[in-house]
Amino acid sequence: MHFMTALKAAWRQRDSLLCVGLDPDPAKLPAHLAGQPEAIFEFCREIVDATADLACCFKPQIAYFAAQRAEDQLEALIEHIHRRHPEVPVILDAKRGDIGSTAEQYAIEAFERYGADAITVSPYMGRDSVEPYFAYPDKGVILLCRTSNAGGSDLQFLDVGGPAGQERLFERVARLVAEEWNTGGNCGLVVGATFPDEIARVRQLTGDLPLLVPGIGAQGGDIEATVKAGCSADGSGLMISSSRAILYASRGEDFAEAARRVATATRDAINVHRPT
Ligand SMILES: O=C(O)c1cc(=O)[nH]c(=O)n1[C@@H]1O[C@H](COP(=O)(O)O)[C@@H](O)[C@H]1O
Repeated sequence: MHFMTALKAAWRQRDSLLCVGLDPDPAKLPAHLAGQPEAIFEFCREIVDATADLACCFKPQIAYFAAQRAEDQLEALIEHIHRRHPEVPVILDAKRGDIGSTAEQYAIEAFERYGADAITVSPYMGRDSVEPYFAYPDKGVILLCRTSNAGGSDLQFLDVGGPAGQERLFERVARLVAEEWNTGGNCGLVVGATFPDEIARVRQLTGDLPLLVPGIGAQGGDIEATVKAGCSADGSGLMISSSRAILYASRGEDFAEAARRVATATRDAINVHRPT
């Protein structure tokens, strides 16, 4: 199934714009799991099973697995999500960006090795660096636009000129992706919840393009401002991502129930502000 079809179905069926981020930090795992051979998989599996009915997508961050030589556990986790929760698409957060021949290998890694439904990609090496991902017509390609970190402004706020004589780099990215790169209808953009004004600007520039919005929870982004700035006309259009606030709600044996409580509260706090 096309990533966008699956995402739209998940938005609707689950009545949720919440993306559950899977960033398993070994220093923060519950004590009873620490040191076990498959601890990363077991931790993430319990989180996934406890939150799947609340989430429009899952977003595992590849560095947390690769740093621990746990790529096999990432493969098993994505396989588990597809088997047990086939209606919830998986975005592999890898933020890749390289010349076309290397990007081909990254695309094979994301879509064939891991079986992800979508990947996060940096747009800054240009169209030919993104094309290998577009060769997979059913897969989503989510491009960095206005990231959640303060240093994102160093480059993303630079004035690059443009049709009106003034345009910031993230605006150019938004326009380029919406108007030129999204011919297959499989693009999305990353815009941080920490910058609601820019979410509104990106929404204005891109119609109903799906936006992946990290930065609520641990990074302090405002849910109400995010939803009001970013929802598309039909009240969806957002994958509002939270990782640490959900994953580490409890470090005890009740971590999955605690994660479910926070995920439920977050989904509900988002829904309160969606246009009806
Ligand atoms: O692409 C992302 O998901 C992402 C983009 C961005 O601008 N900022 C950002 O924090 N992220 C990711 O979101 C996750 C952090 O989420 P929290 O733990 O909820 O703050 C990490 O996996 C980051 O890599």
